[in-house]
Amino acid sequence: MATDLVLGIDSSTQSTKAVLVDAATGEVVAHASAPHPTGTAVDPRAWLTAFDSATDGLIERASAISVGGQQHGMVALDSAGAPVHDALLWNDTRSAPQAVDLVAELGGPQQCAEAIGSVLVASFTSTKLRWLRDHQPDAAARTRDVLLPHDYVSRHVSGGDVFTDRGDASGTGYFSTADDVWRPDLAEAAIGHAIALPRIVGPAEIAGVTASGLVIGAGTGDNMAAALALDLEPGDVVVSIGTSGVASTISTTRVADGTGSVTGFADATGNFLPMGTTMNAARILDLQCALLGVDHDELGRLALAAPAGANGLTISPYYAGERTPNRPDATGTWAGLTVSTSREDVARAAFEALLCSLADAVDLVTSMTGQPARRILMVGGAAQNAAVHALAPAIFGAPVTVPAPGEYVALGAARQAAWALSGSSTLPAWTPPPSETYDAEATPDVRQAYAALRDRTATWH
Ligand SMILES: Nc1ncnc2c1ncn2[C@@H]1O[C@H](COP(=O)(O)OP(=O)(O)O)[C@@H](O)[C@H]1O
Ligand SMILES: O=C(CO)[C@@H](O)[C@H](O)COP(=O)(O)O
Repeated sequence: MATDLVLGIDSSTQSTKAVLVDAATGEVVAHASAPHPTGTAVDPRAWLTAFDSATDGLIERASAISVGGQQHGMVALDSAGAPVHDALLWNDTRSAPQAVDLVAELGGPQQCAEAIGSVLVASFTSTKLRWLRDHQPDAAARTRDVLLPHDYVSRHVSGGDVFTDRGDASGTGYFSTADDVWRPDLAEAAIGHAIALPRIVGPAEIAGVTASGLVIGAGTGDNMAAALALDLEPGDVVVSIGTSGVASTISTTRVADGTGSVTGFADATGNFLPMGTTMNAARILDLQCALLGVDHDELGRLALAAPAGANGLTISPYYAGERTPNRPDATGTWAGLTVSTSREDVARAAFEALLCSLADAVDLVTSMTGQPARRILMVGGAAQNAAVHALAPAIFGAPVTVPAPGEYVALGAARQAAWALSGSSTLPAWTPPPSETYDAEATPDVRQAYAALRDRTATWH
């Protein structure tokens, strides 16, 4: 008898990815993707067009679907369900002053972390709502529902029902990770009037069934979905290199880091997902490719032809502002250029900057949980680069395991859909993806040079 197929979606910063998966085994039988507009403020209806394009020919074959999506983005809708403003994404820093105001109103960073699990920075939805109130009061006044990107796509699938899950809700700034409930008072304080919030659906619950019989799972944030796909064990750290750079780990206890370095999100099961997130990751390499006029493979070849330390060239890669550390107005800095600096050095310095910033994030997360990394798994678009494989273990000072190329956010969403479809209390047992582990001699000098530039530039912004 043919088994059910389930569809997993990753509505990420740069594109929508769809994977059609055998619900019993986790085997991917088909996949597709469609690009998103660039920019940090985007008409969210473009994500629905991308969804329709990526799922065309796949959704008809699925028995269930779940949507994973970029975290935090503000989708503010009027009473007719139309956006009142472009969605402000997680990497839009215009609401940095509002983040400072909201943290102060909550009584300071530690009180903020106690209330919502994290210290607010410009990425969080509530800061964007406050920005809307302050800068677009008419649009704010017309706002009735506020959704996250994944909720907005799920609403499209369901035909109008609005629901979310605890994982993505924990990135809004108005969800209590201690009590697992919305804090509507905080949402109201942010935008200035009461708003409707999506129903929170349990991890394995069926959120809805479409007229054609398609079962819809809760969906979740992209990082929570990736964690579902990777069968993490305590002490495993996932490093994701997409538009954002993320180090995350599963914790059975709640995290409330008053320093703001680690965000204490909920995960998509019943646990927690402490995370260190950078705003500059794969695009550090994209920029270097554009500057050197090469593709990613050639950039990797050039980088591996230069020595560790790139002959003294060091980059502080905060091109789009930064969040870890919290420097929303930062720009990038190159230091150590000489008349002998080569194309190889320029390529090498980009990989080293990317990996040093991620190594900082890994250290922050492991020091917060008190659990050294048992394994470091690496996923995301840039995790497939040969130079990342060669240089990550040297810069992290630990082996790095790279699962076979795949869309792990979409796969995690598919696993959630299969879970909802199964009616079981446990996630379906899927065969873990094959993976390759890379090791190298540590290069602590590279991290020291990076840290020196990072700390030196901290006072410039
Ligand atoms: N082989 C590669 N080497 C380096 N970067 C890559 C490679 N393949 C893709 N990328 C980059 O990865 C990014 C896309 O990764 P992805 O995880 O899909 O991002 P997101 O989830 O944020 O949309 C793009 O910036 C792309 O240029
Ligand atoms: O803001 C965060 C996490 O807090 C980002 O990780 C977003 O969730 C976007 O993810 P990518 O599109 O870079 O995968």
